[in-house]
Amino acid sequence: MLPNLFLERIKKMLSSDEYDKFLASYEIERKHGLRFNSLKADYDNFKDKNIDNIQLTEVPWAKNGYFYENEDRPGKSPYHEAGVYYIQEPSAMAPAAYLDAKPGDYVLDLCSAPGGKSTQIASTMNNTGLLISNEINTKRCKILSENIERMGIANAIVTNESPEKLTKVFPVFFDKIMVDAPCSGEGMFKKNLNATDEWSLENVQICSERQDMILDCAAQMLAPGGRIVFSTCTFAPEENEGSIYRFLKRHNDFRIVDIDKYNGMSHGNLDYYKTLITNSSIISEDDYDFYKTEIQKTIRLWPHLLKGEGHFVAVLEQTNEKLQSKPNYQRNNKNFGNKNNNLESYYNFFNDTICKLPLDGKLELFKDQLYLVPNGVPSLSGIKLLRRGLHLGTFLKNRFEPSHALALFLSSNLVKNSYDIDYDLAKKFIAGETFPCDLKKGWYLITVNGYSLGWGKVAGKTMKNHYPKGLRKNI
Ligand SMILES: C[S@@+](CC[C@H](N)C(=O)[O-])C[C@H]1O[C@@H](n2cnc3c(N)ncnc32)[C@H](O)[C@@H]1O
Repeated sequence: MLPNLFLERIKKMLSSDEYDKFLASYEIERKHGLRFNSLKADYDNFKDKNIDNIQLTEVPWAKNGYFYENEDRPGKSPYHEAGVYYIQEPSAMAPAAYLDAKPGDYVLDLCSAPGGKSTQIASTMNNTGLLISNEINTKRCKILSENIERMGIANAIVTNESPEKLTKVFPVFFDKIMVDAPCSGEGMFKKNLNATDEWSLENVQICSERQDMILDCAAQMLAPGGRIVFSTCTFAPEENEGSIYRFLKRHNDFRIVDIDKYNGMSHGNLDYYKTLITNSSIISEDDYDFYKTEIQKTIRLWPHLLKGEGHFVAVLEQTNEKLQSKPNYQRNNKNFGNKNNNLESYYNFFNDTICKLPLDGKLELFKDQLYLVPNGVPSLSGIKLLRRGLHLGTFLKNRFEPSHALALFLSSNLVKNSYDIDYDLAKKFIAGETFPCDLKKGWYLITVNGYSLGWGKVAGKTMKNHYPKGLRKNI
């Protein structure tokens, strides 16, 4: 049951005809989507390997985004475990598309678990530049880190911090910042009816205040001329047009970018906020006149107007020219972590197994774990880190054990030995099975129809399974 107060508020925002269509959208099955991970695959490359015959149609607003049908189960496929695609609600694909991250950019995803936006951002950076994917909630941060690994992302550092703490480390630093803010989640009601139990007007208010704080932190970390994309999956104007209105009032060195809208998208509306805020004095007539047209540059994705569950997106651009000439503005190239020590067993593994690693970065050892850390990272001492770039592997007693993350980053053209298995054998591999094979001993990159899936090691006449025990499952 949708909360009455929620429905009353929507009624005040929409015409009666639109309100009826909005209500009717709850009677229709929710829309499902997946996004190909362009670090590994795209539709053209996938279509001949579509063993489960998933029905795919393009999502207009997101490159590599596709709708799939309700009866399809792309999450239960070896391709999912190989990071060929990420399952993502279609309207949630819009914000990162508008962030428009480019190779070489420095990007922060401030509220990033479970990783839909981060993995989308990374896919356009081509493993160059730097992506900091941050999540405040430790449990969710672990899921984020696993998704970064699954998608074969090498240029991401995963942090588990509050936005305030990050501002101390990254002042005036990022070209682009994604703020996919914690919100009252009204767009999730269809997916998860329990979310309606947590909904209240007080929570809308709490979320909007938290968004003010998070946006202020983002502003402090943005480099001159940089871009912030703010998004929510709620309809509450206090958390959408309201958050942007209040932000612009506090930061007159920002403007809203007038972005192209796709068919079915509508513009944000300051009237929604003006109508629903309890204290009408919050917006003066002068402010209303000034900001009304500006706020129309934001975007609303309504579930009754397009194939998606609902989102809000605003693209903000920093316009402070004085900041541009700030003399001490720089990105520090200093290393963090311990100095490298004996890497011999890593180099032995590398020479035996890998042809090339087409990545920039520095080898850094943290206890017995070896990472390739992207360049340009300032000192991160005191910051909680779950992933420090590409995890290469672990030093054991007399040998180096390559990581699952390295396997998922690599492809068969980058390694000396790979072993391609079919879809059914891949399911068994993911469940932890070994299989017979008559090959020379050593590490093999296991691929499923060409997509890297994990490590196998030949010993005797068996391909030993090095798929991580914690990820093994029956699919
Ligand atoms: C909408 S979700 C992010 C979804 C994610 N961007 C994606 O695409 O998969 C918002 C996230 O913000 C986190 N969060 C909650 N409170 C926060 C705070 N005070 N500062 C930053 N993030 C917070 C939540 O734990 C949640 O994971």
